[in-house]
Amino acid sequence: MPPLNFPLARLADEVARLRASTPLVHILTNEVVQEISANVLLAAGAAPAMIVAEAEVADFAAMAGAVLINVGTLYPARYAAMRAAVLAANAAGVPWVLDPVAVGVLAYRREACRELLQLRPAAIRGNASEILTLAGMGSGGRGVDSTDAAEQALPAAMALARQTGAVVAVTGAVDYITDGEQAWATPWGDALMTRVVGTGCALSALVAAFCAGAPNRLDAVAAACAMAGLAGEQAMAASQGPGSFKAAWLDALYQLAPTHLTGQSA
Ligand SMILES: Nc1ncnc2c1ncn2[C@@H]1O[C@H](COP(=O)(O)OP(=O)(O)OP(=O)(O)O)[C@@H](O)[C@H]1O
Ligand SMILES: Cc1ncsc1CCO
Ligand SMILES: [Mg+2]
Repeated sequence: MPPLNFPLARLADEVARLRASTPLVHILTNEVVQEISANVLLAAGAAPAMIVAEAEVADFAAMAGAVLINVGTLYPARYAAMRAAVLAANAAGVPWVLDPVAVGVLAYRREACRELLQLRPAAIRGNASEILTLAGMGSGGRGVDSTDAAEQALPAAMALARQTGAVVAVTGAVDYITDGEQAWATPWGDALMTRVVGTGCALSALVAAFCAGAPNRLDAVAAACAMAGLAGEQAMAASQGPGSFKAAWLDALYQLAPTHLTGQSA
């Protein structure tokens, strides 16, 4: 049986939880998407902070609600800081999320991601080529983009979840979210999202935000994917192209209300 769509009533509960807790999210991400990642979290109802110095990351990771590690523009000093942040997060019981940008394309980040996987991420969010690579079932992608469809990567996502204990989200036209046993689908979104840099990276930041204090991590990660996709559809209707889409996406994330969701059908 194909995965069921994530119920909007559960999304409403998760959005209400996020807005009530406004989690502090420690973001170590690539240089390209810093601004959109911070704005997506602020619009959705979380509190982002980009603390990157190796001397500071351990202290900050321990006081955050969740940590995001995104290897999009990885280099040795950044990687050292990421490892320190992850070790501190684990010691403090803070969940951390991996975004394995372009892991199928370059050996340096592939080795880094292999090491990071040993440090037990709470969640992994990637496009299909990235998830296939991490699961050892392919090595593809073109730069930061996927050359595979998310449907094809669902078995890989399930295997990766079982191997690592992480909840895995593989995104594309439909997103799939799995803990290795169960899976949700979030079919919302628009292809225009692939023409704005950082929609996936910002979604990973949102995954981290929902993972903070989550009573159910599978639902938390699915809620992030559903929220990004639903807001993306609403933004598409209100925009003329990538530039106005970005502003409309932030507006739609901000306006997405639990009460609207429960009135909608899945
Ligand atoms: N064809 C599509 N139709 C609808 N939504 C899409 C489509 N492709 C991607 N999306 C949505 O776009 C967002 C980003 O997913 P994508 O898989 O493109 O991430 P990514 O490749 O890691 O992006 P980036 O690295 O540029 O940040 C998700 O919300 C996803 O659901
Ligand atoms: C374009 C780009 N290059 C490295 S990271 C990144 C952001 C999208 O993943
Ligand atoms: Mg990506």
